[in-house]
Amino acid sequence: MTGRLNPHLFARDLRVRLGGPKAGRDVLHGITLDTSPGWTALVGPNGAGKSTLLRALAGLQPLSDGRVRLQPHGLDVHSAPPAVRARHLAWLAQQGDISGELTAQETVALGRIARLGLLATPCARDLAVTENAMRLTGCIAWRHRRLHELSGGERQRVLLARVLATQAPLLLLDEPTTHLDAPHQVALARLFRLLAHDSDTPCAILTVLHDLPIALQADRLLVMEGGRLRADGPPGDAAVQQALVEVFQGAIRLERGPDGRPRVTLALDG
Ligand SMILES: Nc1ncnc2c1ncn2[C@@H]1O[C@H](COP(=O)(O)OP(=O)(O)OP(=O)(O)O)[C@@H](O)[C@H]1O
Repeated sequence: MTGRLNPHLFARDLRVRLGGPKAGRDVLHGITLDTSPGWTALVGPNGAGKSTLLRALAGLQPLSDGRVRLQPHGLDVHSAPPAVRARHLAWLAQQGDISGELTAQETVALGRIARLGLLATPCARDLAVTENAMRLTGCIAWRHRRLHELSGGERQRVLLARVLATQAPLLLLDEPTTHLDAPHQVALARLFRLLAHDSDTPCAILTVLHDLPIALQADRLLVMEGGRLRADGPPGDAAVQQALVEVFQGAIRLERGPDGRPRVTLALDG
């Protein structure tokens, strides 16, 4: 597909309160954020609100206040019909949300259906897109196996392929490296760079990540803590690095790698 518009999300003053009217607590405290082309990693400690923010950006988390608009159309993602939303953005859930009875290939094909609608008849091009998504995430070999027969990492790669099969220009991925071994984490970081920069139709990718070595490969880091954005900028930015060390309470150390990018280690001897 050529000439694809590159949509951005413009989120303004997002507030989310969870847990009911009496025992409720504020989880997002007024976040304002624009997505950008390239690969952005959203990081922060457990409970910071990363998944809630990602769901809010995807239009899947009801807001107490604020608004998320998809530009250049100005579409409000919370009121957009799911099929319209699916043409613009795809979301990978932190917990897989697919029946284990489907085969890997059927699961990936669901990504096409999300884009085309239930009544569409898949054509040769849809099959080619499905095949390519499985190739990119390395899951061709088990295409005919059911999800419940796969390991956690294999299943994760199938779910990622389903997201790629949508060909949405904006990918919102919640912990895509979960269950992946080191070679597949590295492969995924390369794939994100490829999709964001070196493809004919680049995607904007926003990933929630706990893997800081992978997150530091992104173009932009969003550091969250306590339902607020603490820092936003490239990984080499001094304010971003200071926020990282602070929100992870000194449990990490950052140093400059030979390529000039920051490198992270756990402060195990501290
Ligand atoms: N249904 C709920 N009711 C009340 N509080 C909730 C509910 N769901 C989540 N929370 C709280 O909202 C906060 C943010 O949760 P969220 O899952 O967005 O954090 P996170 O940064 O993605 O965490 P993690 O890194 O552990 O996945 C947490 O403190 C969590 O306990």
